[in-house]
Amino acid sequence: MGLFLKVLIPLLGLGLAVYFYSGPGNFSEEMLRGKRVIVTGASSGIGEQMAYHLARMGAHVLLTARTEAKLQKVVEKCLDLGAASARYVSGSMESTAFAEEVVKEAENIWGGLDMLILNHIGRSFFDFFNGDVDHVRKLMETNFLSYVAMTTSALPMLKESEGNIVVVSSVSGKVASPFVAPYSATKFALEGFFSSLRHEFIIEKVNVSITLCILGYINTENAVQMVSHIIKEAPAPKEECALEIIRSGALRQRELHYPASTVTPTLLLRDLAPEFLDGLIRNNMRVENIKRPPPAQGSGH
Ligand SMILES: NC(=O)C1=CN([C@@H]2O[C@H](COP(=O)(O)OP(=O)(O)OC[C@H]3O[C@@H](n4cnc5c(N)ncnc54)[C@H](OP(=O)(O)O)[C@@H]3O)[C@@H](O)[C@H]2O)C=CC1
Ligand SMILES: CC(C)CCC[C@@H](C)[C@H]1CC[C@H]2[C@@H]3C(=O)C=C4C[C@@H](O)CC[C@]4(C)[C@H]3CC[C@]12C
Repeated sequence: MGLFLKVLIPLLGLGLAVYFYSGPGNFSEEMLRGKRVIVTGASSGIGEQMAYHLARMGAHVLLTARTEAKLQKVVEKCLDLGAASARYVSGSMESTAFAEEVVKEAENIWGGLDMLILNHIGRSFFDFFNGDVDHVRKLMETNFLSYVAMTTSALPMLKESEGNIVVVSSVSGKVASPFVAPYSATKFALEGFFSSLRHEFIIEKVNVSITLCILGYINTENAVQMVSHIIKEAPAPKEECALEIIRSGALRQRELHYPASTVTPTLLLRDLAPEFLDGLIRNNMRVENIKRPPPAQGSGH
């Protein structure tokens, strides 16, 4: 098992990485100059890093998240880095009305849109599922429905510009792991919806690309804080991850696997040897570090 993880998986990954990275045409940062881009979940983590890359490339950025103070700082830094323009709208993606409002704002300020980067996620937990159905519904609204709502509102503008939709998903949207049941469900939903939409775009000759980004463990503050005591694997860097997402969107790739060396082999094993993969996933975790609630006292049963 150890040898498999350390040698075979990276080797297989390397070969497949070459295949997946050689998308149509070459990427140049010039491709983003003057482009009008919405980035959701841009106040921290990967979204914040994407905003900085886009700014450096000379794009117009419209950033969104809930925390206004953080967005203000990110916008300031984007202007320093050379963004063609940088603004924010703050609010919660729990409501599809807010999701639509963000797209309206892009229409008002730019009169069009080139790239829609859907990246935000609502707060969840890394633990046994506790039966909280309302949490699952809320997370579905934040992580999935708002993506659908923004795509729907932005589609007329994206058709006009022959632009890009970039959906940030996860290995957890392709393969299940323990302790992320609600989160995983929202990410699986994204794949179903956006892959169906991609077919329809082809049938109707709509020239808008859809890129699904399948990310492994990334070193954002929130992720590291939540899982570093449980996941044995080292996280990949958020800066490089953010650049790869922008690149894959601009190149109109169908999927991004990042880091490819672990994500691509994981996805291959999913269909070839699912039980073996499940074992590897559980082996990659220090399950004993999940805090179980103490058994209920004096309930009388
Ligand atoms: N980090 C990782 O290991 C992995 C991450 N991913 C994916 O990458 C993407 C980014 O993750 P990461 O950078 O780690 O996440 P972060 O937790 O760092 O950032 C999440 C962003 O979403 C915003 N947000 C949170 N709740 C809401 C809400 N209700 N409405 C609107 N915005 C909200 C946050 O800002 P605010 O709180 O101000 O609203 C923040 O800007 C996600 O789609 C995630 O699923 C995939 C695989 C692994
Ligand atoms: C065999 C391995 C290569 C594959 C297993 C990879 C697993 C363990 C990786 C793949 C995707 C990862 C999660 C993710 O997508 C996003 C988040 C949100 C963040 O706020 C908290 C951390 C969390 C739950 C990550 C936890 C670790 C996950 C499950």
